[in-house]
Amino acid sequence: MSEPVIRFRNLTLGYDRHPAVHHLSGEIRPGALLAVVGPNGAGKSTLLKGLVGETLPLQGGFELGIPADEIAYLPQISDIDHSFPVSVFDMVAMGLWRRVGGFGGLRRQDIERVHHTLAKVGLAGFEQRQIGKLSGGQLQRARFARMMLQDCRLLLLDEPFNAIDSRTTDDLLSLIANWHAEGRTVLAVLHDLERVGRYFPECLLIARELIAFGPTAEVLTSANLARARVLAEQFEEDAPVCHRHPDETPV
Ligand SMILES: Nc1ncnc2c1ncn2[C@@H]1O[C@H](COP(=O)(O)OP(=O)(O)OP(=O)(O)O)[C@@H](O)[C@H]1O
Repeated sequence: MSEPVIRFRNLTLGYDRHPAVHHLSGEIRPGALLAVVGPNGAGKSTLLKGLVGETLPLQGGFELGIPADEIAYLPQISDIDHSFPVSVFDMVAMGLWRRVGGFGGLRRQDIERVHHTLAKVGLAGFEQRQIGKLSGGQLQRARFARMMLQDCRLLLLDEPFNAIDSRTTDDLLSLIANWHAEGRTVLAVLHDLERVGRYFPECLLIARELIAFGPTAEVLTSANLARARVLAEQFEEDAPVCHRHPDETPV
């Protein structure tokens, strides 16, 4: 059995000492295509932020089975200011940064790769367009193209289809399927459970704490969803850190 990509060990994440994700334990295997679902405020975005070090554990932690620079993270599109003046080509080419370096020039084959990737996401001809002048769907295509060039083994996507038209969503879903076929590990925060059931074989259901983790059909049962809803109604924004033994909530 290969080494897990992520091993959560009683992980509690939060803000100003108020936990948003409680006592998460479990392992994500390499090559998993996993949807992270749960009610509003369940801690889904916080979990992804924790994995990239934007939020530090209040308790417990996690171990990565891959180098930290093998993680590509796509925050919610609304969390990012896309008004700065940069062309689609330059923004997407930033995906090569890990290999080219901050000040390295692009070689001819790098430039060709950027063009090729833009064509793959349906943005051929948009190279010189300022990113602030793209539609929401076009911008998300460009962000996916940058991620393709990052060429990482673990991909974290936070609500990638939020406010995205259905044609773009279908195209982005096939890019995700390609990543999965290439053996990469994909974690995506999603709200549309019908889509999760159709495209994501595994699912992590949280409502601040773990509700269920495993094959999607076994996770998205009406009993589990009802439990998540009940817990969501009880969310306390200023709850103190609780103390629970790490072994109490194994996945
Ligand atoms: N920067 C922050 N500072 C303080 N509290 C925060 C911050 N970001 C999130 N929270 C709180 O942490 C909890 C979990 O938020 P999070 O955004 O992770 O949930 P979510 O499951 O992604 O929700 P949604 O589906 O609504 O996007 C919420 O109570 C939220 O108010």
